[in-house]
Amino acid sequence: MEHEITENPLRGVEATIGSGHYGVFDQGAHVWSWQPDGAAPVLWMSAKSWFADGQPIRGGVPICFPWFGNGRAGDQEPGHGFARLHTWHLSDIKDTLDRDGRLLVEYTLDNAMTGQQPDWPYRYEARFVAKFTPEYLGMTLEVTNTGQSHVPLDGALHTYLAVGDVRKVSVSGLDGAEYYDKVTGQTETQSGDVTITGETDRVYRSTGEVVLDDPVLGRKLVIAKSGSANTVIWNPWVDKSAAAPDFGDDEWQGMICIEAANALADQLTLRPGETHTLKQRITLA
Ligand SMILES: O=P(O)(O)OC[C@H]1O[C@@H](O)[C@H](O)[C@@H](O)[C@@H]1O
Repeated sequence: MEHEITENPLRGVEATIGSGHYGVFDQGAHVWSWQPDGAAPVLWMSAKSWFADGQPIRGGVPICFPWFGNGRAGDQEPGHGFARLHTWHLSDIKDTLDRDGRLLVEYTLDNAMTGQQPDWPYRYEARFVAKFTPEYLGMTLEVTNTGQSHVPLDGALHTYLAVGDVRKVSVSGLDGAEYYDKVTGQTETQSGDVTITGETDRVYRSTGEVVLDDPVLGRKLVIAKSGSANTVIWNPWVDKSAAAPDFGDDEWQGMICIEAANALADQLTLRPGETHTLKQRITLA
């Protein structure tokens, strides 16, 4: 049992472990598969995703960096930052699949690789580590300001999770949290568990873990994080998915995004030499 470098549909690292599977693409350092042996896929991927240079991948875990959405002021392009559209450098692989079913894949990105970025003209080094294990998927994004000026930083690990039926799931851990509702433009306070009954696009102020309860697949996922002021919950529902060319019309029923983010008013500022570390860990309970 050993990892492989695969090219189809994009270059990346893959491993098969019994009936399970791990996968990450070099483009965007994009984790797209975590399926422990004996379990159903945990990450959701759209059957309609583009797999092409410069196009975002729909599903898995897009890394939104160095901004979330269109940034704090809403005017930065491309949406969710440029890092997901670039090929990252595959800098390390630690393969202990035979011993303990673990695979660690490290990628790096910096300003020399991403070139002139008018909306973010800073010097940086980013390092992303995906740790695939039979028990959990761990993801760490470290960003260092290698220049002399202060650097504004937001972004997200934009995790798409596979669910049996999004209308039946609940997300606990956000009771009492304030959120900005991107659908209505209002700020609200969560009461009880989050359930999905229509288009949902919310930026919660929350640093804690959440639990996704999926009665249809009969499983719970614990989603823990650190270095993140916001949890984003997103489901496009009927009209948004029908309007998106890289989203199957009915695919919204089988997914929910639970993202570890720093966004909007919770944008960070990195001093020269400072590093910020954003982590998310998904555990099958
Ligand atoms: O289609 P994209 O750019 O991948 O973004 C998907 C969604 O990502 C979510 O994180 C945002 O809150 C939504 O507003 C957005 O629609």
